[in-house]
Amino acid sequence: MSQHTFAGRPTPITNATHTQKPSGMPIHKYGSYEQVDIPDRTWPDARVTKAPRWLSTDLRDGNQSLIDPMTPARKREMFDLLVRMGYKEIEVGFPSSGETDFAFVRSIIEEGAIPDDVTISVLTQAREDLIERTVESLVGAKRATVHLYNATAPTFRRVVFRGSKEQIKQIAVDGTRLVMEYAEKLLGPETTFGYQYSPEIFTDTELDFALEVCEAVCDVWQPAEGREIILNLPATVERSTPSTHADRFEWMARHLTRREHICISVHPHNDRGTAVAAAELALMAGADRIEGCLFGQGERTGNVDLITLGMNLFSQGIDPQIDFSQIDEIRRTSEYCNQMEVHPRHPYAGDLVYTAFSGSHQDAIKKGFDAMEADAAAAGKTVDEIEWAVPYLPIDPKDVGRSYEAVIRVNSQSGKGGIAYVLKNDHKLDLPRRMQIEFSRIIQAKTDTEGGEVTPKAIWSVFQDEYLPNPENPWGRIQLRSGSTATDKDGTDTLTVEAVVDGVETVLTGTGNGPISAFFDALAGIGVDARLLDYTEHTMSEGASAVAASYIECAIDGRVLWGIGIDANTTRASLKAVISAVNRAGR
Ligand SMILES: CC(=O)SCCNC(=O)CCNC(=O)[C@H](O)C(C)(C)COP(=O)(O)OP(=O)(O)OC[C@H]1O[C@@H](n2cnc3c(N)ncnc32)[C@H](O)[C@@H]1OP(=O)(O)O
Ligand SMILES: CC(C)C(=O)C(=O)O
Ligand SMILES: [Mg+2]
Repeated sequence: MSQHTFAGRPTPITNATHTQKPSGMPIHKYGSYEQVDIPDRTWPDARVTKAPRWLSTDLRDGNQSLIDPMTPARKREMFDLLVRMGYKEIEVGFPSSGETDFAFVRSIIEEGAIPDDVTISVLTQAREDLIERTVESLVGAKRATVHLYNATAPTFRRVVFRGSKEQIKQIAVDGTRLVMEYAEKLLGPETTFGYQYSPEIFTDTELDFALEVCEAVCDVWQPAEGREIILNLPATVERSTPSTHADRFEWMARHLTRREHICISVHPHNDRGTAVAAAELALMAGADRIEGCLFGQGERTGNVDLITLGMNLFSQGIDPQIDFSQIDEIRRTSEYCNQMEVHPRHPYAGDLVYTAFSGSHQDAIKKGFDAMEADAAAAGKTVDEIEWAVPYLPIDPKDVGRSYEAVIRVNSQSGKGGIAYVLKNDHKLDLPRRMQIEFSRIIQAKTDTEGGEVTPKAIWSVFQDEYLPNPENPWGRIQLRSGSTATDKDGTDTLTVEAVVDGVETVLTGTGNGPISAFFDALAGIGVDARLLDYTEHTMSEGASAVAASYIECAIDGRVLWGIGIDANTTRASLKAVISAVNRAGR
């Protein structure tokens, strides 16, 4: 193929002439993240085919990061929401942190707020007094898990615990033993009891040491048939790519003994903004369970977002086993409990995430909706029964309780498709393509002068004023009163129209081979030179009281203009359409 050149002008931009420069920022302060030596990794070929086990830590990791931690009422509201959504593992607090969390755990147990199939979980440091208080909070619970953590990463060993690897491992081992002892001492047979251990900042801990600590903890807990242990491997601070995170999970899953009795859990934070990807790749690498928060609440940049993860599965045809069908109620409750707003662009839940402002998006969406209807009709099915395929909309907004109203919003970036969509969706008017172009220029002139968004109400008001007799502000040379046609035996129509012309009651008559041509003939009598270019009509409603919309494109005194008429009688609708175009020509 011959290469096109600009023949010397203008000068093409090339990679060699790009102008990016070193930033001068202190990159010397940061090292690169260590890779995992696992050349035969299998996770890139794995497919996720079912939902993982989920744990919501909104009431613990989420809550501990809030400016104002939740009040008991807010905690309860969040707990009830999580239960309604279908979460079966819920971390409900850090009971040894103080009276608020302890009392909350007691309240949901004593008030019977925990369904029998929901397991609550509580977090504790590996300190005896804290462990005792933690287990005490669970007395009477039907299903409960104690979650114990201690940091294992080198900086923490050196800076926080000031201890050797052996001493750090011992903290985990002693903590596990103490949890077992206090559970035996304080909890009755009514409680089904589970245990979870987290080597904090797993992702900064040497892999062989993380494994050594986890194995030592398992030696104490003795996982076996009917006695699982949850090993939660947190990315307490996210520092690696999701692929390296996945490598670490594959490595652990391969090396842990008693793997079949271990639930491997992921706990990503979002410091690099890739927590969702990290969780998904860890699942591919063998993890069984994900811990996170609704809308990615949590320390700093947050825990991984459970809404996005669940909806990502849904959008691939995999049941997340969580009910997101009322996303706005979930969002409102989360905003109330956390006192923090969900971003308008938040995946699946933000105000703007199913909205297109730009012309080419709107055009494709409108065509997508039309194609869905046509495909469903051809298959003899409803639109809800066929596979979703609307450009720019990853899911059907209706599936999360949204209406189609906000899908298309109009501003200066919008084109004819969006405006046509609003008129079709809200007013059942299916404008012909050239009329869409004509009307979109009128709206564009408005957005260019006024800026901002044009609401569907404003679009309708401009449309009414432009094309339909506007009851609030009537204008134009001609207002139709009534009309009748008679057809003689050789097929010629004679039309008689009573109308107000230039403010005077007038009777117009004309003949032609149909009512429209007869009307043009009649209009010639009052000096209007009009010629029909195109005509379409459609019904706007079904049944005996159906209303028709007629669209007429005319050449009037050398200008091409569209008109529209709406009436229960199709002839009247077309006469109104001609008047609409003629009035516009004189405006
Ligand atoms: C990554 C995470 O999200 S971990 C969860 C973090 N969440 C929370 O901390 C919320 C609730 N926490 C609290 O309210 C308080 O920390 C309390 C009440 C539990 C404890 O408070 P304090 O007794 O004042 O201790 P503080 O929290 O300052 O902990 C520091 C001490 O605990 C030790 N420690 C910290 N974590 C652990 C652990 N997981 N296991 C054992 N010891 C630990 C530290 O080394 C330090 O010991 P030192 O005093 O000998 O140096
Ligand atoms: C307590 C642990 C699991 C934690 O929240 C973290 O490491 O991020
Ligand atoms: Mg965390």
